[in-house]
Amino acid sequence: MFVRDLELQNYRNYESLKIEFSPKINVFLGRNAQGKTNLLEAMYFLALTRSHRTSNDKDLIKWGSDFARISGTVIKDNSSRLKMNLVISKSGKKAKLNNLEQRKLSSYIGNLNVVLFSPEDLSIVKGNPTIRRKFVDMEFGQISSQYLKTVSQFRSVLKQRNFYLKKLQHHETKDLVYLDVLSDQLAAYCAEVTHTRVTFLQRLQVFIQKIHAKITEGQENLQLRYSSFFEAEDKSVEDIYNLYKATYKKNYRREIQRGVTLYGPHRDDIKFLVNDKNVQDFGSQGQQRSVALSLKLAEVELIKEEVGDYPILLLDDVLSELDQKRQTHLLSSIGDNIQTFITTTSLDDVDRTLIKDPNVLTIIDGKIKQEEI
Ligand SMILES: Nc1ncnc2c1ncn2[C@@H]1O[C@H](COP(=O)(O)OP(=O)(O)OP(=O)(O)O)[C@@H](O)[C@H]1O
Repeated sequence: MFVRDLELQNYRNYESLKIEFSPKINVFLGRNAQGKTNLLEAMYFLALTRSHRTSNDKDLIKWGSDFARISGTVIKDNSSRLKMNLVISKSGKKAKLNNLEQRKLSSYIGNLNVVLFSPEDLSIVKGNPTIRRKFVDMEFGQISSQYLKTVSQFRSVLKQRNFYLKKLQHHETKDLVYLDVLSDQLAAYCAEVTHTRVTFLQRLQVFIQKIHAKITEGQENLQLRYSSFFEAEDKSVEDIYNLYKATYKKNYRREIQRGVTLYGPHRDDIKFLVNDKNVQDFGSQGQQRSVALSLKLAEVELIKEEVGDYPILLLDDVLSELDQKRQTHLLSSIGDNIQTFITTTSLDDVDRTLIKDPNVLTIIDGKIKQEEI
């Protein structure tokens, strides 16, 4: 798949923009703070209805404007054409596919698949578990709308249960039967979410192991592990459901005392083991960087396997961050059939032998100039 064109209105520092892209490599070149990342962010947002930089959609609206609009044409299987359109306003966001409004974002997300590489990727490996859970939900969500729906239902029941636990904690109610109802519902969603995460991780594992061995020239064996308060990896949905039901039953007093749900996928984590050691605790910065790179490259392959087409790649300022070996690995992994967008302040950062015939767009203060180079 590739994005043929993009149109922006009042998006960040772009008042009005219409641009066509190459189905291969596109480079956004420009000095700092000109709007290169804003353009990548717009494509990320067009695909996933959220930004990789802010959780506040209103930040994306050009200062002084009431709304922002992003639209783009996505070409799939080299012929079918899909118009994607998003409007962000102070009251929320509206998504359209071929001019048809989508009531649920879960029916919109997944039509354009993206994988973003950015210097912040390291935090997926190094940072706290919330970042890893977010990563997993986002990435698995873009290849399974069912998973996206389940996660959203899970969050809604979790919120209700936490609210009710607080009421019990503050003696505003004594009704434990309703807590049972909520616990049962939550256990069902916990089981679905956990089982899907484990299944996708196992599929990701097949790719990541090979990619990581290649990046590290056979020196490192990388394993992904789903980490929960129980061993989830070989359990069925039903097993997990029963386990959660029993756990909620056993621990309800403690949960009331704390006023919060203490067990569930919202507390789980993913571990990256390099040669059997957790890279978060024992890995060098270089090893952690390689794991982050392997993870992203594995994600590209998982999307290809699941949806039958490569996602588009967004490389935000990463080439200057990667050493020569990792840069070479990344760029040589980009085949001719993967549309790629690269932001950079200088083409000197980029190994030109690995980038064939790039479409270079110079960005100056929210405006674009196409260059012949
Ligand atoms: N809501 C907004 N309205 C108008 N301008 C905005 C808004 N949000 C950000 N900007 C402007 O966008 C510019 C930053 O753009 P961007 O982050 O894309 O820079 P960049 O070209 O990627 O730079 P760098 O190379 O430093 O990463 C800044 O000038 C900032 O003031």
